[in-house]
Amino acid sequence: MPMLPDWQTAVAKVGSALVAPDARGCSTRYLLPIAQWIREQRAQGKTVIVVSSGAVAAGRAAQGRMDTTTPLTIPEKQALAAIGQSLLMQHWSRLFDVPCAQVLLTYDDLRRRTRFVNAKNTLSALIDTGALPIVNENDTVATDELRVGDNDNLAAFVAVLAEADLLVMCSDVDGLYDADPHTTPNATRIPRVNAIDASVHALAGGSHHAAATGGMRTKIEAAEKATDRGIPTIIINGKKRAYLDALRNGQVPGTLFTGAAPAQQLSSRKHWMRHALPAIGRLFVDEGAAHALQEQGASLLPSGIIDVEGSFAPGDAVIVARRSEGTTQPIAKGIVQYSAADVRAIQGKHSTNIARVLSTAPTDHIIHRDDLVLL
Ligand SMILES: Nc1ncnc2c1ncn2[C@@H]1O[C@H](COP(=O)(O)OP(=O)(O)O)[C@@H](O)[C@H]1O
Ligand SMILES: N[C@@H](CCC(=O)OP(=O)(O)O)C(=O)O
Repeated sequence: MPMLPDWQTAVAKVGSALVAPDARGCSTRYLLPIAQWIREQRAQGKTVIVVSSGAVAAGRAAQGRMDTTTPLTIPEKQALAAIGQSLLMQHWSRLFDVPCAQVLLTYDDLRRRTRFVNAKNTLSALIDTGALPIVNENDTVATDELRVGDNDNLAAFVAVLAEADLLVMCSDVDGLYDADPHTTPNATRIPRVNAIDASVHALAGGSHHAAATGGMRTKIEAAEKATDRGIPTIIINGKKRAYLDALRNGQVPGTLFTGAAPAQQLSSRKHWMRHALPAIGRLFVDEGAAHALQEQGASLLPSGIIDVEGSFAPGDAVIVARRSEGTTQPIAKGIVQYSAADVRAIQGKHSTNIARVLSTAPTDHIIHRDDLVLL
């Protein structure tokens, strides 16, 4: 069994499968032992932030909307989340003697740098008061453009916000398997993952649970976000007390995703650029430009651009994709200095021609290397 890395601040994500195991509203069945573990960690001077799902499940139970086979419309889901969120908070509050503080976030709070920093400061001030932060997505206002969409990814963002050194995802499964154990009974658990690549993403499937959102797929995305910042991530079965006992003994009973080594970790800004900032266009580049970005850490110049997709303004983020012999491959994400129309006018041209074509040339590059993160 892998050893649990030393930690001081952990984000513990608790999925709907544990909060509402029978899709019938909040239950203490699995939360009591988890709360006990959190109390012990706090007593040892550690900080724990909870990211809890279950608002929709709690709202369903309160409204008698138990038929999980009929899909809810988005406004119905938002209304049930509004009803269920207060029940969810009451439920958690009963398990602790310290105040439980409700923190509701949307994607907008994460993608806008100023709001991100504001959320970070609030969380830090909250922790200083000794309260237990219980975070959920603000489902009531979250339309598609505003939502993270699942609490696994939200938990990873919160771990980055809080500068945590551990992300614990408590689910109803023993960890990452080489196939979904609910459909492949002889699947094998993978105790440790040192690098999350396409082959790891390919193992993960969706959820079989009516109240859950992402299944294993979003857990791997979350682990990638957290480990990119050097935050080790574990998936454990929160239904099994023995798993919490193993954690107490410094062991990881599920799957440990090791945090990237310091040299591979993304800076806070580059992490935000890669994982939170939405890309609203694409720049297609030739082999030479792709090589310069990937191997030489160069800025992107107009001469290497062969095509432009989308409508963006200076300051927006775009994906840079290599195009060669009919195939395209995303290689980087970056913040552009010129609008889409201007890039179209100067693509393929030497930087010295920018001023002649556009009558102005604020920079000789389209994306500066400091504003570029490799994918
Ligand atoms: N490769 C895999 N390994 C483990 N579980 C998987 C895998 N692929 C899909 N799953 C499913 O993911 C589920 C856990 O995710 P989910 O139901 O969303 O729970 P939670 O509410 O804890 O987020 C498991 O119960 C399992 O059915
Ligand atoms: N925000 C939603 C939960 C979304 C979610 O990701 O659920 P889960 O897959 O159980 O972690 C709610 O509180 O119902």
